[in-house]
Amino acid sequence: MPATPAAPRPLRVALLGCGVVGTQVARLLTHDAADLASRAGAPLELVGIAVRDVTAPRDAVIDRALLTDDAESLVDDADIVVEVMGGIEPARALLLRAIAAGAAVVTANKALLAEDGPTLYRAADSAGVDIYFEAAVAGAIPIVRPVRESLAGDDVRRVLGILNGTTNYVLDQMATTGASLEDALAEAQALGFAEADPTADVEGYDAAAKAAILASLAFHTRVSIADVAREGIRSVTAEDVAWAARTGYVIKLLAIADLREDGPGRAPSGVSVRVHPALVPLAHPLANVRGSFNAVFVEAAAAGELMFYGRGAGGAPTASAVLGDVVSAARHRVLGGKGPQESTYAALPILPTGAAITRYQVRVDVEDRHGVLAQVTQVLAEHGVSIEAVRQPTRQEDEVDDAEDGVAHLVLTTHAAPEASLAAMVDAVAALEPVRTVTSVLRVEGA
Ligand SMILES: NC(=O)c1ccc[n+]([C@@H]2O[C@H](COP(=O)([O-])OP(=O)(O)OC[C@H]3O[C@@H](n4cnc5c(N)ncnc54)[C@H](O)[C@@H]3O)[C@@H](O)[C@H]2O)c1
Ligand SMILES: N[C@@H](CCO)C(=O)O
Ligand code: NA
Repeated sequence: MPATPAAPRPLRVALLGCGVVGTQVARLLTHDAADLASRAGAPLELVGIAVRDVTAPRDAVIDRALLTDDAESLVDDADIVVEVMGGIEPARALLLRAIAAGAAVVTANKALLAEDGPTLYRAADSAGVDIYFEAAVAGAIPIVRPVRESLAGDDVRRVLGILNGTTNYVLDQMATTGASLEDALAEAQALGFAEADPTADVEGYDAAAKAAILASLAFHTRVSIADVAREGIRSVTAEDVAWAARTGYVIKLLAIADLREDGPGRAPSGVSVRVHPALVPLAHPLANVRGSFNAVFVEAAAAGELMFYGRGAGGAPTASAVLGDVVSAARHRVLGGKGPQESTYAALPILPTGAAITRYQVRVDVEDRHGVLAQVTQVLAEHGVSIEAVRQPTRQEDEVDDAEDGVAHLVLTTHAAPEASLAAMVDAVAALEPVRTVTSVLRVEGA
């Protein structure tokens, strides 16, 4: 009779951090233990949870006997280390320590990866262990794995996404309920979407970190957060939101990463990566991404357009992505094999902000007299910018906007041009004698 194979030894999982995400990771690891063991090929045993304060109140799902404030000892004796503490240090030092000790690591920490991912990738490579980070970009949405693995045989040309749940929630609330930015942000914080310091969300740092990670994977080029041109949503006003709706758009904080291709059949000359508020046409699928949801559009040479949609923030959705990575790393421990390594062979230059191709919608207050529009359009022509539409508000819209007598509003929407030409054009329009104020400049994307 053949011998019964020995039961695989349990894999020791250490959890670093027990906040919004960590609590849900602990819950899923323990709640679904039998199913996870079958999928991973070995039981996954949560052996400890590193926290700052072991006496602090915790959700009832947390087994307090697992809490420790000695993260280093925990890391030294684990097969898989899950980092959901956030921040640069001590997260980086603990992950490097785990890797050096031979553990596979799973992290949701986009800020760390976008600042210093290559240090971790190199360390994992030399130690021959897995580093996984699906939760770091767009929470529950599988996007890291599809870009890194499913599209490894294709050429990604462009990634366009809503990558921050907090700002999408805030902009959606401003557009649909008329809430102020501050009130909507407080709600997003209460719902667990926001970063520990919500400035990272509002000022676009969080989306920029995710954009850097995605661009690195998509274009086989190292892109760090410092390479990303970034603007947050702080300057978006209720009037901008209202005008977007009147002109057939909705304002979204977009992350855009694309290749500059200087002609058919020519090698790409660089990569442009940026995060900023943008007007998205109401008919575009990204316009319908509501609340804290995220979505990522990917354009690839052979695949064409792909869209990924789901919950980009929140404890349980993010924990789902973490658990998927834990199971992948566990399978490698049981069966052998290793996850993908960093791929940077293309090493494309990062293009300056001014080289990005975009469109502008500009709102200007001008003297209400004959010939002003001709002067404005002349300036656009001088900067090589062509106009797609000029709109002058109706009397009713002017009343809503409380227009002064003798002042006319103009809303100019341009065709695509390099950012540098568009910015120079706006400065020249602002300098015209009959122009009182440039009230708003927003980029138009996805049209
Ligand atoms: N909340 C989300 O929706 C979400 C989604 C995707 C990724 N993330 C990322 O996941 C990570 C965790 O996010 P979160 O929302 O759970 O944050 P959180 O602030 O709720 O939790 C982090 C926890 O780690 C603990 N911690 C911090 N430093 C520590 C240390 N030195 N030792 C022990 N514990 C420490 C904190 O006390 C806190 O309880 C971050 O990197 C974040 O960017 C969060
Ligand atoms: N603060 C982030 C969490 C998910 O990474 C967001 O709002 O999208
Ligand atoms: Na993800």
